Amino acid sequence: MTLALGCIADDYTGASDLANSLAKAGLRTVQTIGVPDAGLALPEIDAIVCAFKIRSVPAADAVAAALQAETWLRGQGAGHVLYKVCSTFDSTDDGNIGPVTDALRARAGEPIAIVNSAFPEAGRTIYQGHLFVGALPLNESPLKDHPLNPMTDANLVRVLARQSRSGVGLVDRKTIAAGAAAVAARLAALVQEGKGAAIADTIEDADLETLGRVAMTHRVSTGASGLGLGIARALVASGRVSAAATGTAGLEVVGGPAACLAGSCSQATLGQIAEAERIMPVLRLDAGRLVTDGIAETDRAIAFAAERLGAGPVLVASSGTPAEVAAVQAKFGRDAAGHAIEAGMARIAEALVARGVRRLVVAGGETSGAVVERLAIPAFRLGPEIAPGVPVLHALGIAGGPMVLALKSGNFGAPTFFADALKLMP
Ligand SMILES: Nc1ncnc2c1ncn2[C@@H]1O[C@H](COP(=O)(O)OP(=O)(O)O)[C@@H](O)[C@H]1O
Ligand SMILES: O=C(O)[C@@H](O)C(=O)COP(=O)(O)O
Repeated sequence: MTLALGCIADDYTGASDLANSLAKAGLRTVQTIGVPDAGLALPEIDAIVCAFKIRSVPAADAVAAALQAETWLRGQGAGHVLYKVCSTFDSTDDGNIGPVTDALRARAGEPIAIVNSAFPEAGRTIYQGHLFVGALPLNESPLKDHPLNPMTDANLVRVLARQSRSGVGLVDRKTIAAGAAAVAARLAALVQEGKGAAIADTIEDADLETLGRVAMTHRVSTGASGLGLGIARALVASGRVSAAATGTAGLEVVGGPAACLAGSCSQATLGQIAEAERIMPVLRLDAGRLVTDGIAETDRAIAFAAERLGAGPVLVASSGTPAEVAAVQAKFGRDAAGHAIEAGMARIAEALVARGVRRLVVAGGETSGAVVERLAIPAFRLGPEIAPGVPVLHALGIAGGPMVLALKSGNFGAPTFFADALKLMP
């Protein structure tokens, strides 16, 4: 196997979002959980996305995981390594986008890395270095209330500089509109100024195609699935990947009981849970009790689901409004609350799978990470797209017959997301 592109994703929903964009662009893509065991049989592919749960861990741990993956990906032939971060740049001033980008760039011996989290299809654009979520600057968007990484500054040059050892510059829209040569010249000028990272503006996919062409002349870059799309299109245009390839599988029937779990507290997910209440039984967990008495609260959820699974899908949600999240965090601490709730959701998932669930929808990046780790699924191949950034995933390398999952980024999907997903997971 010789890879055209190796990717390291900082969370699991982000990984499936990127894998979806690469597959749609024609790259035969597999998503693995971490670096796969040597024994895992992989089909002939153009791109691998190694998924990690390193968005909100200490920076040194994120760097170590990313460097281990980089070594493995280069060993598989990857000439370019993309570090996949969130399109809303979820991170804190302690990391991890800056430290990991610095480390990958140093390892690759590159003077500068493009950093671009735009994803126009999902409403994430960047202008003069400022990230917009739809019509709102990042700091006015619902991301200001994220439970783990509240984003309070829309200026990505500033945000990245606070968490990097490298100086950070800007490649503005005018330069990008002037084409790949102009971008390359701007990067060279930034290197002369002592910068090691460049936030790149992006308004539309054409900007990403230009950035993708330039990124391919470097060994490393950092971005969301929009930059992945730009790189994938550049690979196809250059003939390094056959455009005839089809990246995704069609609809496959798995059958059996289906369940949904939501740990995301994003505005989008809260709306999707409310909508799901119209079509399936929904249990709202007591988040505080998940922290203080996790076994009892998760047993309650397991019993609730077990009684109803025979009649149709069910949804179990820990999700709360910003005020509810703030109350739980004030009582137990942000990280302790997050970890305990994630562990509870993972325990519920494990119990439901033991009761025959082979179709599972999970909302929330950290939540999905906890669930997939507990289920010990080593890899996924891509199925149809449910919503921009959210594909159906077919588990690879597990016992017990076929299983499909959807791992939804908190912010993605229409209000009818849970029904939309289950329709494509028959
Ligand atoms: N009611 C709640 N109160 C506090 N934290 C919560 C609650 N429900 C879930 N969480 C935590 O909030 C975090 C949500 O993150 P994540 O799953 O990545 O969602 P998103 O995709 O929206 O970022 C997780 O750590 C989760 O355990
Ligand atoms: O790039 C994105 O927005 C997503 O792929 C992503 O990373 C989402 O993260 P969560 O919202 O934490 O699921």
